[in-house]
Amino acid sequence: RPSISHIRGPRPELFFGNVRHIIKRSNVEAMLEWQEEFGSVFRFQGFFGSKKLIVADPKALHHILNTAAYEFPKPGAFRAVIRAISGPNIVAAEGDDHKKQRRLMSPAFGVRETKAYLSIFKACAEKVVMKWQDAVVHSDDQSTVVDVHHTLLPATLEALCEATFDFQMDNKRGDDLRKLYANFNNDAFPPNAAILAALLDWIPTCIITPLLRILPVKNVAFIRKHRRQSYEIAAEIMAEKSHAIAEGRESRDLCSLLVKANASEKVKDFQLTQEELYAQSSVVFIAGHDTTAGTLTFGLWQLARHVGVQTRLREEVRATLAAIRARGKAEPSVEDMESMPYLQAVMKETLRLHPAVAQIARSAGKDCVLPLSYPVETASGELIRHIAVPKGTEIVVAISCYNRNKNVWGEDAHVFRPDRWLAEEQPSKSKTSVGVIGNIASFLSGTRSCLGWKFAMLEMQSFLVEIIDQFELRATKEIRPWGDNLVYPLVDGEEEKGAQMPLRISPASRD
Ligand code: HEM
Repeated sequence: RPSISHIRGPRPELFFGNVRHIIKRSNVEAMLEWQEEFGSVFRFQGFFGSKKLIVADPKALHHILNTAAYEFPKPGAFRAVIRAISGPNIVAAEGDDHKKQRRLMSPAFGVRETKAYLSIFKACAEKVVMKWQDAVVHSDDQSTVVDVHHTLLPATLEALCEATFDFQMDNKRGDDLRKLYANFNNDAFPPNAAILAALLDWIPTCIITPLLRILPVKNVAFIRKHRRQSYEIAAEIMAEKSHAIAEGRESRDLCSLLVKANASEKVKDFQLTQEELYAQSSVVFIAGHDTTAGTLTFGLWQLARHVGVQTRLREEVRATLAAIRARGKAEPSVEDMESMPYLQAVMKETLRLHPAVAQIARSAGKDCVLPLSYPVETASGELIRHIAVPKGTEIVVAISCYNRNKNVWGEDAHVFRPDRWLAEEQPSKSKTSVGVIGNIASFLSGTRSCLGWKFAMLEMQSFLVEIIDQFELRATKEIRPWGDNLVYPLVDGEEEKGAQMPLRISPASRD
């Protein structure tokens, strides 16, 4: 069977492979261009000849993420970096360890729990609206430019903390968290961090953890600070929750459920340690707000660039809000959100084009054969439907490439077109299921799919409804999605300023 050495890929430079290209070009953009050239599976070369298989084919992804998920663990270096950021948490765990952590955390992300957060999401979205209304009032001509990413980050952090940790942010703890996450992506993974990541391929995993504890590099120092501070905050919250539970004061937030579940007799064989409990909170602080803020930011950007879509969405939202008021209700329910097909379509199209996590590293735990939905052409011109992958091969689950794979989504895969979701047939032409919603891979798929996807969907819908009802948005500058794993928006020519999304806002007319 043809193996990974037969697979085509971009021409590598001596020593540097393709690494310098992704640093110059932006990893997200480079990967999408290579997919156009080489197909849904191609080869990437790291430093000194190390090779990775980039995978964006539905059947291959289904095999890696669903059929044989635990046979494709995350590479040791990747897990060491996650542990350095947030400790021994669910995202860094493998095998039985992962199963037990997921089992304990899942109940906190059920439908009932998520629905209960709706009023928190609405209140946090209203604060964003008030902030922007204030900015507009103080502008000269009823319109002003705001960095929407800069406002949405603390707002989604607040929503997360209230919903999953049940604490308010108007105190020192809130200030500390806001400061820690003000520019998280850029602080932890600045554009040049790809060099360090490529070097890690060559360092034995057992050395990486001690190395990350001492390495005098700015972003690594921030990673250490994140773990320390997020642990301190998690420890405080967990102590408060344990105290409340002991006094019989029940609460259904993630933290209380986790503390309670972990103390239960039923789980005595797979109880989490104190550190593992802090580590779950630490990783949820990141996973639960940066992702939704980023997706919303890119969604607002697309609406700002597609005025027709924006107007149509506003009409649907306002008609629904009017119907809700006519029923004598003050705010939309989950069912009201679901009753807006265009809102759902805009959300899915945003998630498809702008996955907050562009790619995830895996490695083949044993020799295997990956099936393909769409044949790829080898270096010798042969069309193949299976690839033999030797044990130890590093595989990149290319979420952003799969979400724009023309075989799956059609020739206009790169175009923002929410209408594709309104057709009778599903827009995905692939019969293989990848992902938890609409065959989009943004929340991943299978055993390790995002636990917070329902939470995220409801939160993002709440924010969109409030914002689009009140404001008209227009794009101002050229934006480039940046990042290896977590994607953030950079303004072309202002990359050194870090993540930003300047949009012009003005009150939406009520005529
Ligand atoms: C648009 C928003 C979001 C996106 C695109 C997203 C995407 C993802 C992806 C791709 C993964 C897999 C990561 C990996 O295996 O390395 C993941 C895992 C996870 N996400 Fe999300 N996420 C979002 C929002 C959230 C929210 C709001 C929460 C919590 C409140 C959350 C909690 C988690 C957790 C706990 C995991 C680990 C699951 C596991 O390993 O079993 N996510 N998410």
